Amino acid sequence: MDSTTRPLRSLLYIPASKARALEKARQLAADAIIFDLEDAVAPDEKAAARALLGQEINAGGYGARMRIVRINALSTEWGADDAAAVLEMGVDAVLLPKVGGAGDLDALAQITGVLPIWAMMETPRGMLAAAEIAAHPLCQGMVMGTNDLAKEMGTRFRADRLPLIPALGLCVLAAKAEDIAIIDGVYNAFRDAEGLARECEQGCDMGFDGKTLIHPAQLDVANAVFSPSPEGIDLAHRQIAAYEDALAEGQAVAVVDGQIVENLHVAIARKTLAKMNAIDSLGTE
Ligand SMILES: CC(C)(COP(=O)(O)OP(=O)(O)OC[C@H]1O[C@@H](n2cnc3c(N)ncnc32)[C@H](O)[C@@H]1OP(=O)(O)O)[C@@H](O)C(=O)NCCC(=O)NCCSC(=O)C[C@H](O)C(=O)O
Ligand SMILES: [Mg+2]
Repeated sequence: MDSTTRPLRSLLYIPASKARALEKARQLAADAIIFDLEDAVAPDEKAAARALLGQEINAGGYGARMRIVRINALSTEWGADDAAAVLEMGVDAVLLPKVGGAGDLDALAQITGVLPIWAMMETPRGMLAAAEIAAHPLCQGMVMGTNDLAKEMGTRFRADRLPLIPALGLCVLAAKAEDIAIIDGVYNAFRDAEGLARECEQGCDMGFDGKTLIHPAQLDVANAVFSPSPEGIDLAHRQIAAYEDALAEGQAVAVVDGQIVENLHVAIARKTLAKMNAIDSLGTE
């Protein structure tokens, strides 16, 4: 999964039990939807939510948005039935919560076959197994579960997420080593746009492809922060042009804005432009 071909700036969780939200999502500017059967659905509602979700996905209308279903863990009474149902829904991927190792993905694949799997990274054991989880042949992406992780680690809340930084960085490394998607956790205070923007900037700086969200009001912020900026696009064009001029003169190094530009910088610049094209083409599908 590559952000130059499929933007993953905003992944909106939708409780599968909420008919109004499932309907509304067909019009929202989310790059992906995570239809949630796990924590957002009360135990007594699980079976009804699973049935409703099947009907809604079957009805279609979600356009180019990637469709991912988060099931309950296979250790719960609902997990196996969720997995079997997802296989019939024709979605893009299944998201497995509380993954502790590659064996959990093997167990899911016994039910879901070759359907791509995304892994919730939200337990200490999962952190220590991040490399083997990312390397699983069916693993297409990882999603940070920062609420569960903070709970399991016994961290105190800090706006700068200092206690979680090693785990966030570890998962970014594991995902990048396998060239799979890596998505940051949710920002709980869904009416605090400034706080969300700060956390999106931090995630973007760290290498995350996008952020998971819990409310439509968070979409614009995440989409803006995880899109290339106009300045970044302008710089990319100028770096490519300067480097091509340098090559024509037999040089392998150009200078733009007082900084060197080598082939790796040009590769980054081309990636920035490709990502922008992919975002632009979302609107035309
Ligand atoms: C947080 C909410 C409970 C707030 O709901 P509500 O009070 O109804 O919000 P609003 O009245 O402001 O809603 C306005 C309209 O937007 C629609 N809506 C709300 N949320 C969503 C959504 N997620 N997707 C689509 N549409 C949504 C409402 O229906 C209103 O529509 P309209 O009637 O037309 O005005 C609620 O936002 C919510 O339930 N959010 C999702 C919570 C969730 O999914 N939680 C689980 C995922 S996070 C997680 O599990 C963490 C992770 O595992 C970890 O460990 O960190
Ligand atoms: Mg969780």
